[in-house]
This record gives sequence, C-alpha cells and structure tokens, in this order.
Amino acid sequence: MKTVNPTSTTAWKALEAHFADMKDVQMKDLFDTDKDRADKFSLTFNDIFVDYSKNIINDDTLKLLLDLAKETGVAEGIKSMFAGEHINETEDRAVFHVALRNQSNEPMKVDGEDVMIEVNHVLRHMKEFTEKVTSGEWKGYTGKSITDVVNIGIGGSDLGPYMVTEALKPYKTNVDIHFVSNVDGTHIAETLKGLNPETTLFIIASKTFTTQETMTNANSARDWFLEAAKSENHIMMHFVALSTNEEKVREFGIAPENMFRFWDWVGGRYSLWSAIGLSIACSIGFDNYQDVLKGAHAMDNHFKTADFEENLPVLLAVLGVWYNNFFGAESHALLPYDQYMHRFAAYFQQGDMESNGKNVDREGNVVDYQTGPIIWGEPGTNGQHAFYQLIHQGTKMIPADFIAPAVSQNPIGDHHAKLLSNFFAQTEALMTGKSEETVVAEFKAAGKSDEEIEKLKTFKVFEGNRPTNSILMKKVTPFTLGALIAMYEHKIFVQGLVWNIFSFDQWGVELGKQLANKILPELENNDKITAHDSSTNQLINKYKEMR
Ligand SMILES: O=P(O)(O)OC[C@H]1O[C@@](O)(CO)[C@@H](O)[C@@H]1O
Repeated sequence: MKTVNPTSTTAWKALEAHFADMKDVQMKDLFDTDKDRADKFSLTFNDIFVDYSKNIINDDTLKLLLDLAKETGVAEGIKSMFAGEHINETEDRAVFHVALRNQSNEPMKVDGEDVMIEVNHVLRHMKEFTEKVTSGEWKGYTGKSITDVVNIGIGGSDLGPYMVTEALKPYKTNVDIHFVSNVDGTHIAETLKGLNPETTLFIIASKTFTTQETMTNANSARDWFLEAAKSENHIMMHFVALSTNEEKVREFGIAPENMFRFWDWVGGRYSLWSAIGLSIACSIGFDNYQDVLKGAHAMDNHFKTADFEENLPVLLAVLGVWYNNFFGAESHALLPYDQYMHRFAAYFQQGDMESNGKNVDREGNVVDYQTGPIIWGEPGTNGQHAFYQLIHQGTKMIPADFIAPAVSQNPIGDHHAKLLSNFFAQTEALMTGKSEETVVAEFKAAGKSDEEIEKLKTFKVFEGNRPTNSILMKKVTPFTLGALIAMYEHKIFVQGLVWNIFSFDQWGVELGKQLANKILPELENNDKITAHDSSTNQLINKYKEMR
C-alpha cells in the first residue's frame, strides 16, 4: 500500500494555514450566515441520519480534509482491503472482515482462494447450531434443553458479542446469555452462581485459543461442569469452541464437530461477524444475527462506492483528524442516548485504540504527529450527570458523537421524548454556549444584585463552539446496528491510512503479557523478590505479606 507521511502532503500544509483562519471561527456565526448549513452537512444512509454540521468547518475545510484523504492514499487503501491484499503487513495477513458479511456472495479472494465457500460453510454450521440450541433440540448430559449460554472470551472475543447482545436485547431468544472475560475469579464465580450444569453450554471464544484469561476461565468452567457431570464424555454436549487454532481446541477436549472456525485474516476486534458472533446468534436468533451482517454489508458497499464527499466513514474520519491533529483534541467521546447501547463506547475503545494507538508509521519510523485518539463514553442522559461539566466548561476540546434512536424499544410515557430532548439540547448547548450578556440578563431577570452578578457571571458563561456529530437512527435494529458498527470500523481504517500506520496488528499488548508470565511463578511462594525495580519488588513483597 502507498505510504505517505501525512504532514508532507500539500493538503496538510494547506490545512495548517486554514487552521489559522478557522481556529477562532464560531460555529454559531457559520449557522447565522448560511441558512442551508445543516442540510449541506448532513447525510442519510438507510434509516440512519448523520448531521455533521455542528463542526468547526466550512466548504474549504472539508475540501482540504478530503484532499488529505486522497493524497494519503485512502482510495487505494480501500481497494486493497476489499481485494484481500495483505494490508496487515507486520503479520503478513489480509484484513477481510468485510467478507464475513458479504451477502452478495460475489467471490472474495485471499491469496487466490475464494473465502466465501468457507465463510458460508461456517455460517450454515452456526445457523444449525443456534437453531438446535434455541429450539431445545440440543440436549445436555441429562437430556435437558439448554437454558443458559456462557461466552468465555476477552477483548474482541467478548466485547463485540457482549455489546451487540446488550444493544439488541429486545430481540432476545429464550436462551439467557452470559459473558465471562476477566481472569479475576470473581467474574466466573459470579456468572456461574445460579446456573445449572445440566442446562448450561459454554462457548470458548478465542482466536488463538492461548489467551491466558480465556483458557483459565475455560478450565475453571470445565472443572465446575465436571464436578456435576463427572464424565469427560459429557464435555461435547456442553462446550463448543470458536477459534482459528484447531490443535489447541482438540487439546482442550472439544470435538472438531463442535468447533466453529475463523481465519487469520479476521482481526480479533473485527471478529463479531465471524464465528465469534455465535453467542449473538444464540441471543437474538440466527435470522436477526444475519440482519446485523446485512447492515454491515450495506455500509461496506457505501464505503467502497460513495464519493468521499458523501462517504460517511471517510467524512467522520477526516473530521476526527481535523480535531486530533490541528485542534489538539486528544480524545473522542461516543455518547449513545440508548441504554441498551451502554457497551458501545467500550467496544470501540478496543476497536479504535487497539487499531490506531500506534507511534510507528508504515515505514517503521517513529511518527512526529498525533495518531489514534482516546475513545470513551457512557450512555446519555447518565453522562450529563457525570462528565458533561468538563465537556461544556473544561479546558479540553472533546469532539463527541451523539447517537440516538428516534423510536424507543420501550415507549413508556414521555421517557423517550425527555431522552431525545436532552439529546438535541446537548449538541445545541455545546455549539451555541451561553454569552456573558445572556448570563447577566438572566441574573437581572432573577433579581440578582450587581454585586452577585459581578461575582458569579463568569462561572455561568459557556464558551460553546464545542464540536459534535449527531447520529439519529430510526430504531436500533440488527440492520442499523450492523451498519453503524461497520461505519465506525471503516472510519478507524481511514484514519489509520491518513496517519500512515498499520491499524490491524496489536504488538502493544504483548509486553504486559510477557512480564506477567515472568511474575506469575514468583507469586507461587513467599520468597522475597528482588528481580525487578524497587517499586515492583516492593509491591510483590507487600502483596506476599498481606495475603
Ligand atoms: O481471541 P483471542 O486470541 O483470545 O484474543 C483476545 C484478545 O487479545 C488481544 O489483546 C490480542 O492478544 C486482542 O487483540 C484480542 O481480541
């Protein structure tokens, strides 16, 4: 793939000059001078409406940002991804999660081989399994149907399935889904409380089938199960595996017919579309899971065909670059005004930060510009009572995406109208702010003395001009959620291309694991530890005293 240092491009230099003109521009003035602004900077994709007009941009800004995308080879990068090229160069792998949701069934080739044959084989296997479990046909070792499915996985083998099953809970089947990820014994202990080994089925989800947390939890789950079931012969009725590593799956004792395969061209944080999505299918039914795939596929087609000027992932990506690299914003908030989507930001903490949290470019040079942002967020309206003070009046610019469904899954009284009134009000407030003049007028109308006004007025001023995107979905359905997730996946990819970094490896997770594996045996006895720095030695020895 083309590698271009973004700061060397003509567009970047023009953006630096343009920033000098834009940095003090007030969005409210832009709205005042262009009555068509909102319409001009909005797009509709199926049942998703995206209003990106509350950004510190004008036509020139967008043109330069899209020029930057063009100069840094975004179009070529998109083509390379969809062509199954090994764009994950440090691991010499393709990045082909788009094939997992390829409803067109057009051939999609990696290294000359059409992967759709295998992809569809696994989907059929997932459908068959899901229907057996949810229909009650799949029996446990005492002949009872499965009532509870426990997904044991971490990172991409947990966050996606958990987020989607939570977001689509209104589509839930008769099977209860549980997720265990942390190696902290509390997680599996609390999850297994109240479960019946006769009617519980475990999904061991791990691309590598070597992840310490997952294998520890899987072994503990097996111990818990065998304590009741006694015979290893019963394992096959209560354990299935999702992995690329058949050898390790066999070693664990899971039968090949209970293994759902995926491939090295599926990144962990991009894997909910693969066999890793089995717990989603069990939770919402296979047909609804397929609709999630359909939504993502529709977004894939939009992403690879729409002109950049009307390309949602590209536009969101370059807007993020504008604040990250020119305004110095270091984070980006994802604020879903939908309680079911409470794990959406957490999912994209891995999706974005494990993809673009990189400081070396695609030529192996340490970068001298900012790359991936810190992703965070909580559902609205709760965030308003937690961190919106900083977003409104803090010293940091926090670009934020506000996401909401127009139609609630639970239309109780006036709850949804109140939720949406806050959704609309927050982005308005962040953009318009409140002037000192208005503050003083409100104080006077309230009969405050001049002395009180002088003392308090500056505390009540809102600078405003804080950028947001508003994403209004008709309803959170399997299709719209799939499209939304894919939109953010591709946004992340585009930003990685602009920043000339590899977005699909994750070497940064290795050192911690490596050191933990060295420390683990040191904890097995009460010997005094001296092998580390004085702080780590001290902490380990203090732990030994305390335990
Ligand atoms: O699916 P697995 O192989 O168990 O990996 C789990 C997670 O661990 C990582 O941190 C990589 O080690 C994530 O990238 C990945 O999603």
